[in-house]
Amino acid sequence: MAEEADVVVVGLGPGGENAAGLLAEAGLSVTAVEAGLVGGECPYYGCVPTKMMVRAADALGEARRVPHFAGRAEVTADFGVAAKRVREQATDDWNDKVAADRLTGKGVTLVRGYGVLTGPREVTVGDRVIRGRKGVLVNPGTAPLVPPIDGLAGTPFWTNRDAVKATEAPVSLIVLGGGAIGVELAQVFARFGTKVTVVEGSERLVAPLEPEAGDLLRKVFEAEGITVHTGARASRVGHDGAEFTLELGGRTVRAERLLVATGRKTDLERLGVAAVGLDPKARSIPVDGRMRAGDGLWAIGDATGKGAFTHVSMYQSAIAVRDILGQDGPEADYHALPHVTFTDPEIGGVGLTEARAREAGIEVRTATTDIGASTRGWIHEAEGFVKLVADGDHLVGAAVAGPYGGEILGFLALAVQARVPVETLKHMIYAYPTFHRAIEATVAEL
Ligand SMILES: Cc1cc2nc3c(=O)[nH]c(=O)nc-3n(C[C@H](O)[C@H](O)[C@H](O)COP(=O)(O)OP(=O)(O)OC[C@H]3O[C@@H](n4cnc5c(N)ncnc54)[C@H](O)[C@@H]3O)c2cc1C
Ligand SMILES: NC(=O)c1ccc[n+]([C@@H]2O[C@H](COP(=O)([O-])OP(=O)(O)OC[C@H]3O[C@@H](n4cnc5c(N)ncnc54)[C@H](O)[C@@H]3O)[C@@H](O)[C@H]2O)c1
Repeated sequence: MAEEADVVVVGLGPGGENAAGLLAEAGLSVTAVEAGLVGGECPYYGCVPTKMMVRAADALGEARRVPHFAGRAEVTADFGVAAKRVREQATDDWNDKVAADRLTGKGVTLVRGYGVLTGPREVTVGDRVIRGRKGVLVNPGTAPLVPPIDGLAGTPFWTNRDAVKATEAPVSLIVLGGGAIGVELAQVFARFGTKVTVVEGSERLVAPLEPEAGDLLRKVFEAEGITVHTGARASRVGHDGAEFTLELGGRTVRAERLLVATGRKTDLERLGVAAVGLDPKARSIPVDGRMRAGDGLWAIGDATGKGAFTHVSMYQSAIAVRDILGQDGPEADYHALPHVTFTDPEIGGVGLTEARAREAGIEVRTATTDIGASTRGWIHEAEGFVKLVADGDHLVGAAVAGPYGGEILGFLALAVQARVPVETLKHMIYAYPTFHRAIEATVAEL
């Protein structure tokens, strides 16, 4: 006999967990299915533990600036301190009891196991069949994508899930992939004393961002002793029980550990999307502005391909919940999607990059200024930039790199979101001497 609920939520990433709770609090009966940990990648293997590691690495970076600015400081890095915080404070030793109890406390029925779509409004978990009277909301997220490099499979390489469980910093580390995960963790381990080599296939680190960001990160990384190979493809990986070797054209790179950070994948075939008429070979689940993926089917999070960020998962979650509850509200709009890469300097971006805007046929004007040329930037001897991308009288994109770059981005995200006229940005008052005053100079440049 099939069980019934108003809504079945499959996958409890940040958005799924949020939606299940909100729907139950609104009075619906909700069954939530989770194969791993309630909360998904972000709290246990993603954003939260990695940002805790970044916090620790930033403290080391700042302490090492003392001789230049303020005298003498002796710094002895101990990765165990950061690892203990990750284990005890961030992840509860990778135990989701608190999150699960919070969810069931809201009235959600939690089913542990892997949910498969077996028909319209129907999910099967092992031998349990659960039907959603209103429908099914899927939030299956992503898993690390491991490239088919000769010799890699079967070696004890790390993904992000292993890196956040590390109890000590390795002596040496190859980071394969210079995207968001790769650059954040490369700098973390390097600041704890690991000899890090980043191998990135594209011509720049963080390639989808403004090219100025990748160039800056390379310069900063090399100054910190990180070796960066871009435009580099590994042809073979080996492991002799103690050390990894990575063949790069004619060169061999060696290290104690190898972190694979080459992107993410969604397994739609295993999720059973064919049973609801969707393409199991697709890379993402197509959704409309209300997160509908079919009749009685909603999809949210990384799997929708709109941006693999927790804030996207949460934003979409709120929209799906409104739609399921029959409430009005604006449809999803990603024109001012912000993102921050938590390196030092922090790199934030919102909306379109110059290249993306030009690809879209927009005749943009751009301006870039050096954050070090602002008074506060000069005081801090900061490296970074502000770049603005304008279409006519308003901004369609912006990027900022520098100390607290992600916080400065908030200002620019609002400007892009609300299509604030450039004239308004030009004639407002910017507090002196802040980093965000560099925006005023960049607006003037425009
Ligand atoms: C190292 C790292 C650092 C990151 N840092 C940031 C950051 O700083 N800021 C940011 O915004 N984003 C960051 N992200 C991205 C962020 O983690 C994801 O965008 C976020 O977790 C949202 O994902 P999601 O909601 O799609 O689901 P996920 O978090 O991927 O969770 C999906 C859940 O569904 C479960 N599941 C999947 N299929 C099924 C099924 N069929 N049945 C039952 N359960 C299932 C999985 O077990 C998992 O728990 C980071 C990611 C990584 C890997
Ligand atoms: N601060 C944040 O918001 C944050 C931090 C980490 C992750 N994330 C999210 O998680 C997603 C996944 O992160 P990611 O770093 O794994 O993916 P990514 O797509 O950001 O970067 C992967 C990189 O690996 C490179 N690559 C792929 N195959 C390669 C190969 N064989 N050899 C060399 N390089 C190769 C790609 O060119 C790319 O630059 C991100 O896109 C982002 O949405 C966000």
